[in-house]
Amino acid sequence: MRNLVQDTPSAPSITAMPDAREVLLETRGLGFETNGHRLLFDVDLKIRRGSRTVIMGPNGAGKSLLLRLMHGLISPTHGDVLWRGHALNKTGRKDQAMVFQRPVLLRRSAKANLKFALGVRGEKGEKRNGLIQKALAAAGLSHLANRPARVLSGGEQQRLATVRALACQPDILFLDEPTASLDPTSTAAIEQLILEANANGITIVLVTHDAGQASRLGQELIFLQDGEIAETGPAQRVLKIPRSAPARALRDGQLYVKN
Ligand SMILES: Nc1ncnc2c1ncn2[C@@H]1O[C@H](COP(=O)(O)OP(=O)(O)OP(=O)(O)O)[C@@H](O)[C@H]1O
Repeated sequence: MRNLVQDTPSAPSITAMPDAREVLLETRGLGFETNGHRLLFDVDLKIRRGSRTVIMGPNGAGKSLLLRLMHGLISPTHGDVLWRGHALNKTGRKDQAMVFQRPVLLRRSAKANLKFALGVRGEKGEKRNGLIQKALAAAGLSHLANRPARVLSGGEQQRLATVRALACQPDILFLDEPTASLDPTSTAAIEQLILEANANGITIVLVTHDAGQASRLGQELIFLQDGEIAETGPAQRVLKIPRSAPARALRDGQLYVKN
């Protein structure tokens, strides 16, 4: 691990919550290389059950890549992703869900998108119908249940994608800039869904460029720069009093130039 600023410098890895709760996900020496280029280096972190972790950093820092590696969408070229202490596999991935910046929705109605996702989880009949109604209501989309998902507005689509992910009752929800193109009202609605999900025990890992959102949602913050963790710590501290030069540069709206 290089140039890492931590609140607890002696710790071998960051801990999303400083208590004894179960470590849901751990990365050890995680890295990714392609065509001779190393894009992610030596990422060691622990995400504890019930925590909310925010990942920040400039464009191209490797935030989405890290999220996709943690979710098993791509395989690391270096190191490991452990889920509940074991190598992440297909079974472990069923307990995880991810919401992307551009929602990936089926060419079906809003309701049918939920029906399909719940069907994959093995939900059927009345129970499934109940869960669909609940999810539509949570997203404020009950009146648009039969509208094709792909003609919904950006904010409506993102709310649908979020409740669809949550309807599957994942243990962890990864969100990659879920409100990047949304207005303040839609952003607030998504943040509310995230906080409610977390209050119900779902662990949150979120990538954002929005310091306000990081402050509202984050407990722990990971700051990435050039594929490396530059700094980790409690979100409020890292946002207000960053210790690493890259995080300071971002706070001050300056371009970070490596010496
Ligand atoms: N599967 C891949 N194969 C090759 N290169 C990749 C892959 N995934 C990411 N990259 C490259 O890795 C770098 C980091 O990409 P990533 O999308 O993780 O950045 P980011 O921090 O999320 O940036 P942004 O804030 O712009 O979304 C980029 O240069 C990108 O082109």
